[in-house]
Amino acid sequence: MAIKLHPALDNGIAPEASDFAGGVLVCACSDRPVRVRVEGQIAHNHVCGCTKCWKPTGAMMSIVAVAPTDKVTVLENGDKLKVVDSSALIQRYACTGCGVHMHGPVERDHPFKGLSFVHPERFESKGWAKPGFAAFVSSAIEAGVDPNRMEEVRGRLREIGLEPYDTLSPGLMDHIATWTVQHRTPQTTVEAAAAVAAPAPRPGLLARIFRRLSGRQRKH
Ligand SMILES: N[C@@H](CCC(=O)N[C@@H](CS)C(=O)NCC(=O)O)C(=O)O
Ligand SMILES: [Zn+2]
Ligand SMILES: [Zn+2]
Repeated sequence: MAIKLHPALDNGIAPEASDFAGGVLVCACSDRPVRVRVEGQIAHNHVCGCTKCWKPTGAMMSIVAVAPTDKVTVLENGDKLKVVDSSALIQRYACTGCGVHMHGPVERDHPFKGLSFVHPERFESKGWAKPGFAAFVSSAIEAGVDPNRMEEVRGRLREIGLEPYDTLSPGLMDHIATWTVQHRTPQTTVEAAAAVAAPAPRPGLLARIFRRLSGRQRKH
């Protein structure tokens, strides 16, 4: 029997609807559920194996995507939300009643600033964009998966069309690295240029020149 990853992956991934214009995310509380509106289709939907992303009970992987933060609005029962870890890049607002992470804005200076992470499986309606890859797959070990099962896990992810990576996808990692280069302080750039223009002398080179010079002096 195929390894179980997540209920929304194991029996076929629901198709995307071209007219999906967003929807309302609902937590798992039967009493006063938290409701969060997301305007427009989600982007960069993917599977995540990390320990920080919310997963339904028993799931090995999380499904997580982004939406512009200004398109995400808490509609009801926002008083139940609390940030899980305020030191993290993603400020994950979880429902204190059921534990579901409802939205996770990135507010720090970062290539993802202005985006909020959401779990599309919590949408009331179907039609959200399918996940496109699997991120932080090796981190599933930290969440308790037997390291000996990782090849099986990666094999199953590939089988359902989700290329496994141990960070984000190459496209997103390139995006982060490009942002990092563009946001280096001028001093760092100057220092880097100076280091390229004048490479450090080979170890021992100065000592050899000094010995040669002092040898010449002794001859005269
Ligand atoms: N190995 C770590 C990886 C955690 C991690 O870096 N998660 C990624 C993917 S969600 C991230 O971007 N985290 C930023 C954050 O948690 O704020 C774990 O599983 O806890
Ligand atoms: Zn709840
Ligand atoms: Zn994650």
